Amino acid sequence: MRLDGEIKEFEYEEERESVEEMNSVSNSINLGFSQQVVVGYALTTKKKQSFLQPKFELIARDKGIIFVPIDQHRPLAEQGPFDIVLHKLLSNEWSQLLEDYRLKHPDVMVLDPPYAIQCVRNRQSMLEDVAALGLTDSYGRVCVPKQLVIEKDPTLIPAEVAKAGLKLPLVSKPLFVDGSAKSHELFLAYDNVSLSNLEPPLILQEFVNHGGVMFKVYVIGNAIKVVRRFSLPDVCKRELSKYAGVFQFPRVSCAAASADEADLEPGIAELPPRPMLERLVGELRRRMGLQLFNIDIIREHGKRDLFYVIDINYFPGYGKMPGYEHIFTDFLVGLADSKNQKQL
Ligand SMILES: O=P(O)(O)O[C@@H]1[C@@H](OP(=O)(O)O)[C@H](OP(=O)(O)O)[C@H](O)[C@H](OP(=O)(O)O)[C@H]1OP(=O)(O)O
Ligand SMILES: Nc1ncnc2c1ncn2[C@@H]1O[C@H](COP(=O)(O)OP(=O)(O)O)[C@@H](O)[C@H]1O
Ligand SMILES: [Mg+2]
Ligand SMILES: [Mg+2]
Repeated sequence: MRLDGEIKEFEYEEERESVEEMNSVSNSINLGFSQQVVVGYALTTKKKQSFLQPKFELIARDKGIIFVPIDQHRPLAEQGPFDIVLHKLLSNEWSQLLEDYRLKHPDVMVLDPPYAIQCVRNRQSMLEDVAALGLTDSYGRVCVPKQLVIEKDPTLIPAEVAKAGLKLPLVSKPLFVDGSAKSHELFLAYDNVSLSNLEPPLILQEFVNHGGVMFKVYVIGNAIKVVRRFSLPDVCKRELSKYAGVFQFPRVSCAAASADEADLEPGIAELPPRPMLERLVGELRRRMGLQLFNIDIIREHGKRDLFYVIDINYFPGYGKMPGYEHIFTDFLVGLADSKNQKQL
């Protein structure tokens, strides 16, 4: 099967990237650069490895950007000085330190502000802006699955599910996202009674059949890049009546294998319409105050225009986003330029 429009778009982007790469190297040789931008980073070792790849550092350096590690155990004001701070360390102490620093140093761009990130550390609040937005236009409709928060007593879950009218199967997700493996332990529940085996605090979300493919919409400021990933297969009525219990499932969507090259049914694989995504992302950036995030979106199987946002992640795995090195570099250059303009 050929997904003509989309595959061409990907090929075109790849071609353009290699040309840009050569241009950027020759620019640095011929022209040099006019400004130096110091980007402090506070990232876990794993994140540093996946994000600060040598190719990215080189491309950024060609544009005058240097990356400097932040020592989280030393006062931030004694380090740098930084133009921009990138961070993803999830302890509350760090968030507080960084928030204090941000308020005292308004000239430093902290990406993103710790207070704004709080909203995506809770799986209920992360989807509130999407629900409030209620995006419907000629390109499609974007909803969130029906869901319920269980704070404490697991024995009450079956009754609460019945009261809320949630339909099986349900996905159970830990309420809080703290970067731990446990916060990504998800379960699929086939019956009501077994739900009391789950461990609150959690959210229960209606499972939406989506043909086993999901879309990761990566956002870096104004830039949007969509990739396909494999996801959970559909659950049919027969399967639902045959099985009971809660089953943990693996982290299918963050597997390195992308579904972009797979031979998929067009109705399942077609990317969400670009104008709809641009509107969604624009609104979410404004409402959440975030520049660095991705959105997990699924299309209800058989409904071309009906989409669900199921997850939003702060500073996701950009290393897996094709072409992130140039896109992120351009983003940092743009931030530095806007800072310089303000200072003029
Ligand atoms: O490690 P990676 O590259 O798989 O990135 C993870 C993301 O994968 P993705 O880019 O969406 O495929 C991942 O996205 P998902 O939640 O799996 O959709 C998270 O953002 C994860 O961060 P955290 O554990 O929630 O703090 C991200 O983990 P960190 O790299 O931030 O530790
Ligand atoms: N409501 C849902 N309907 C169908 N599949 C879902 C739903 N919620 C999650 N999934 C599947 O589970 C995966 C992980 O869920 P997600 O909410 O993205 O958690 P995580 O933060 O661990 O990635 C998704 O990528 C998707 O494959
Ligand atoms: Mg996810
Ligand atoms: Mg997530």
